[in-house]
Amino acid sequence: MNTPPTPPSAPYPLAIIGAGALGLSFATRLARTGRVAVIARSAERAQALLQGIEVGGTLRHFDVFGADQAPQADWVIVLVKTGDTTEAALTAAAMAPKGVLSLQNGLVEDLLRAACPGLSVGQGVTTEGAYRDDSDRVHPSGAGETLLPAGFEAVAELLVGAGFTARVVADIVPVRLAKLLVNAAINPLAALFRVTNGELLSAPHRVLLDALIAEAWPVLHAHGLALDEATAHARVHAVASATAANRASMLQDVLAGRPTEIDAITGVLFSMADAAGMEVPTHRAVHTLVRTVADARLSPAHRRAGLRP
Ligand SMILES: NC(=O)C1=CN([C@@H]2O[C@H](COP(=O)(O)OP(=O)(O)OC[C@H]3O[C@@H](n4cnc5c(N)ncnc54)[C@H](OP(=O)(O)O)[C@@H]3O)[C@@H](O)[C@H]2O)C=CC1
Ligand SMILES: CC(C)(CO)C(=O)C(=O)O
Repeated sequence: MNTPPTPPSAPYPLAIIGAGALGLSFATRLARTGRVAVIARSAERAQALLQGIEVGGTLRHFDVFGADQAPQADWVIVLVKTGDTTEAALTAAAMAPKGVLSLQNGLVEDLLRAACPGLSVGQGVTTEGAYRDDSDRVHPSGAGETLLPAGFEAVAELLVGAGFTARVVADIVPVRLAKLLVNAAINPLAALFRVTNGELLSAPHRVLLDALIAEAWPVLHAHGLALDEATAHARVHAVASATAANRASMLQDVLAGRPTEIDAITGVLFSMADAAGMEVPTHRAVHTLVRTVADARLSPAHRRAGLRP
């Protein structure tokens, strides 16, 4: 049995909270150029990961810790599913970092801020991809681009040093809203119809895809989305086309009986619509449907944990 790493006296330059698909893909690449701590949900999970886990077809070993034993780190990247954000952010705050960066989907910055008072927090966007299979193997599924908010230049430097395409953008808000639009349009429909992203571009799904984009656009535009309506449609179609063979993450979550990220995506859109005095009835219907479908498939473990889909 491998023994847990002894927390070093000097903080780790970087830690990743979330030993899942994206967290371990990032950690694998980052570990080639520097020390990275990986924080798993529990000591038991950390112990299991110390035996090694296959990432991209190769058995990898990480400096992995349970959340209760998390070491100090200069910078922390949060890569848990959105329903676990607050717990992960509390762990991050205890690591005494210079800053906490989320690269999750949905909008979670308010949750991070609430859990990390006085710390520099921010949410960026990544189009890196990865998935976990039924045997707990991680498959990186395509390199993308990672955009970070101002204040996280040091993290961008570490990412670039490890071979990522990454940069800080002056205004991250429109970038996050464009990603939210994509996820609010594609993910719930893929989960409901159980189709690949590409299939959403054809009948009978296309009409609903376009209805979700048309409803979300004025809300997101009122909050700072920089795309005009035609470009917003084109953006979502382009992502569906570029990821045509993919099963969207919400579909994967439903099929695996895991909680979905519907509240951090469509649920956040509701708050934004309310604030702007706008209606999003199709999104409300889709939200109810995803909740119902996901609830019915929730695994016993997640049901016991009291997590909501
Ligand atoms: N995968 C992808 O291609 C992309 C994912 N994203 C976003 O990145 C985020 C992570 O996604 P992904 O990696 O796919 O998700 P996964 O479900 O594969 O991984 C999340 C990991 O976080 C762990 N976790 C949960 N709570 C905690 C906690 N409190 N402390 C430490 N670890 C915890 C989970 O543990 P356990 O297994 O025990 O639940 C799991 O291993 C999501 O918001 C997703 O939308 C964004 C772009 C692309
Ligand atoms: C871009 C897209 C839709 C790719 O599948 C995604 O972000 C997801 O599945 O969560």
